[in-house]
Amino acid sequence: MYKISKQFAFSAAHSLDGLPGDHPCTRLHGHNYVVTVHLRSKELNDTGFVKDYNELKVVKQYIDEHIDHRNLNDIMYPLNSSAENLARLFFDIFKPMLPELYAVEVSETPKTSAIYELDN
Ligand SMILES: Nc1nc2c(c(=O)[nH]1)N=C([C@H](O)[C@H](O)COP(=O)(O)OP(=O)(O)OP(=O)(O)O)CN2
Ligand SMILES: [Zn+2]
Repeated sequence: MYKISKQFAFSAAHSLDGLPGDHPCTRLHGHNYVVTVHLRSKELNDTGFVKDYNELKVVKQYIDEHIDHRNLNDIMYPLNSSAENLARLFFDIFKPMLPELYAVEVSETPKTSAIYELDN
């Protein structure tokens, strides 16, 4: 199996529901998010690629148009704007455009990340 990945960055605001009232993440705050899309294929194309990184610009276009510099709570309601839910949301959005997609990772900070990936 061959695997590739590419990272995309955006900035957004959010607050989290369902946490204790004194939890800092209940307050509106922002992150410089990094999204990593992971693709795989058993075979390479004639160029020796799983997929041309350039073709992943659909991810950048979507993020720039719909996600960057927005409040994620507005976009994700009624889901909580956790990194886990965001990774699943991105997976469901990008999978039809990128059939080789098998995982999406979302980092809110350099120290944290959440991954949604296929079972197999
Ligand atoms: N499993 C999850 N836990 C948390 C999420 C999440 O999406 N999934 N999100 C948050 C907050 O949005 C935010 O990311 C705060 O994270 P945390 O690492 O606790 O914040 P700090 O950078 O302030 O932590 P340091 O310990 O100072 O590094 C919370 N949890
Ligand atoms: Zn946060």
